[in-house]
Amino acid sequence: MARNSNSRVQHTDFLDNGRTTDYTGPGLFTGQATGGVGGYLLQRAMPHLPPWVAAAGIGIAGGLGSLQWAESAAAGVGLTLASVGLTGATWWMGKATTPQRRLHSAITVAAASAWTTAACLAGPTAGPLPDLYLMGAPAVALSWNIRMILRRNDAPTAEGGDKGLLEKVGLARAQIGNAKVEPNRVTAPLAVEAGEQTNDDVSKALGRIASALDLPTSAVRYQPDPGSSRRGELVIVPEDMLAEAAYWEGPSNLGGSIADPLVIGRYDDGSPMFLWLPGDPDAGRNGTHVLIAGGTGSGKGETALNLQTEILSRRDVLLWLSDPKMFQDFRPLLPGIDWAAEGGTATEVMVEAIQAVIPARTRWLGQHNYRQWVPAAAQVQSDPEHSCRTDGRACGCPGMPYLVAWMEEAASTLRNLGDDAFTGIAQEARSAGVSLIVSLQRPSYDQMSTSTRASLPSVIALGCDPRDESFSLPDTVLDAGAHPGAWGNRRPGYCYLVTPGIDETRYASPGRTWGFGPNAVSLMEVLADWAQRNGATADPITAGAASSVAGNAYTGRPTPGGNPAGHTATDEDDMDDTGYGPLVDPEDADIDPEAELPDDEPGDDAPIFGQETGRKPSPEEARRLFAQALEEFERAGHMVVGPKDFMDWCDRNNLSRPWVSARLKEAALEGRLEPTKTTGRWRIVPALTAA
Ligand SMILES: Nc1ncnc2c1ncn2[C@@H]1O[C@H](COP(=O)(O)OP(=O)(O)OP(=O)(O)O)[C@@H](O)[C@H]1O
Repeated sequence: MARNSNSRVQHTDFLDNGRTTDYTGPGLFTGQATGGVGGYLLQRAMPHLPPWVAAAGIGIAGGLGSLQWAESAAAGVGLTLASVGLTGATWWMGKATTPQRRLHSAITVAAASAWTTAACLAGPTAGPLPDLYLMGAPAVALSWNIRMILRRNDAPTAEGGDKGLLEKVGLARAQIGNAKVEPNRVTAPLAVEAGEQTNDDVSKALGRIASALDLPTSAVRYQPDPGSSRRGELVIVPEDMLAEAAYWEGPSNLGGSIADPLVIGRYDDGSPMFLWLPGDPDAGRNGTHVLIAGGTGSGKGETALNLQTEILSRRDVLLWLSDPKMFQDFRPLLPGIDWAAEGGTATEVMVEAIQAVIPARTRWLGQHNYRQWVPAAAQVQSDPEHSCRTDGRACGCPGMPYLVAWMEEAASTLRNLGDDAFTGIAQEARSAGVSLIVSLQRPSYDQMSTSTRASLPSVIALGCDPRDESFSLPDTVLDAGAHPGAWGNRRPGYCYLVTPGIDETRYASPGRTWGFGPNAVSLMEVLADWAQRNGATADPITAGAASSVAGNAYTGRPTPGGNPAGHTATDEDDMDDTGYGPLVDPEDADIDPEAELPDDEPGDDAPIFGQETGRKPSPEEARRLFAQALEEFERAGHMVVGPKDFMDWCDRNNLSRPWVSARLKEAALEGRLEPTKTTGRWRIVPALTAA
């Protein structure tokens, strides 16, 4: 809109929630120098002159017409037809406008054309024509002036305003009901024309509505009525209340249960963003798994901190975390985490352990008469209703905390695991009191298959590439106006939350997680310390099942003052202890682990480096060394192995990769190893720890 400071008036927009905004009318004199009182008055009068000019024009037309057609019968017919035609056309063309404007226009045209016809035929001064002109023309011109003044000074009626807006966005025939106006939110029932348009048409028009109102796309949403294909509610939130970051000030419910809602931020109306992980049989809500999806820089790391700090602040939950990024974001929280696995192999072990604990936990819950995990399951079992004894007395078994298994940057883990395996784990986990949380660096179908995506019912959808929106959010939520692609990484922490327990009308409402500024580190350390001292410890069933698979790799949460990291690491120190090196040395990153070693015939190898004996071990000796190697791996908690883990060992002992592959298969037949879901990877069956 061109700005003309001289013709600025103020008006109140119904959708502006009472805010007064500047309106700049179309200035006929834009750029023209008009000084003094005369200039000012002329300027104010100009918009009202056109009806008067038209009235004068009609008088002149009547006079000139009489010179040409006075007393002509043919002209009489022609002029009458033209007059009726013009009036009819005015009425017809006024269909789209308000009824008053239509009537006013038609009366004006009818009166003007009738007088002109009469003046042309009889002369403008004949009979009552001059009086009619002198009284009628100013009256009609004035009526238009009054109309214009009223339009400018009055706030547009809701109906008029809505109609104009709806017309602009292609929903001219839609009916809009009484709008409910709350602070920073207008909610209006809307119904599109029966048989002509559907709720889809409204969804498609949301961008245009936002544009017509000069608002961001995410400010306009539509919630279709589930019982109708043409009715719903239009929600407009004019001001972005999330623009100013708000920072984490500590957990929302320290010492509460994991069954209480976790608060991960706030919605754009200031209300808290709740997320429930366990199901609630009373509320008819299932437990859930969560996908945290967002592009680089969208605020995934801090969203994870929001969720992890909430989890760690609850008394009856264990957190297992796997992170390939050396716990870059989560280090202050490590002391409170029950099992933290860093890197590929440690994650493989954790995934194997999760698969083992799920059936064990489900069995325990069943034996104690729980259909799903509830907070009472985490207490000592003193209720005879939940006893595993057959004599009807309370069993006193230790309680089983809820378990959250978190896979950070999980794309490759999920790929290795395969769709069927992941879908199976996800399905069974819910009845075992286990929630999986998966975060993805790039939320897209090339990172995660459709069926794996479908196994994660909840999503925290942060800003992403517009092409990836349909990966993050269900179509219904996108249709309702959610648009994470509009944020990209320009709005860190902005997110949509789709999860059971939240009113579906909220799904398309943006929220923002709390920011974790530098001050948050010390607060997180205090929280981790609290969790270490007061948080749940693993129950014998979960710990037993995990150790039976992971051996030493699962130690449970470190005790206060004990190993501060308490995690399965593949860092240099651990490598030195084991003597087997890391999963992949940085300088070996390019080596294809599947490639053949130089030679595989015992006795033929020339030592490459560090070869003490310079000779090939005898077959018995080699087998003994191999068994020792497996034991060392187990001792170090390196519970999933494959030929590539033996490369250095092969070098040192003058043995080849195919020889190792053959021994691995042999060990699997002997029961020392178990195949995993990944080809060429074997899980060590713990022999050192009691299963
Ligand atoms: N809710 C929030 N409020 C304010 N600032 C935030 C919020 N979330 C994240 N940020 C800021 O945005 C930036 C990016 O956040 P973060 O590192 O969490 O993104 P990311 O998605 O994990 O990025 P990457 O994938 O590159 O690690 C950081 O500077 C962070 O402090």
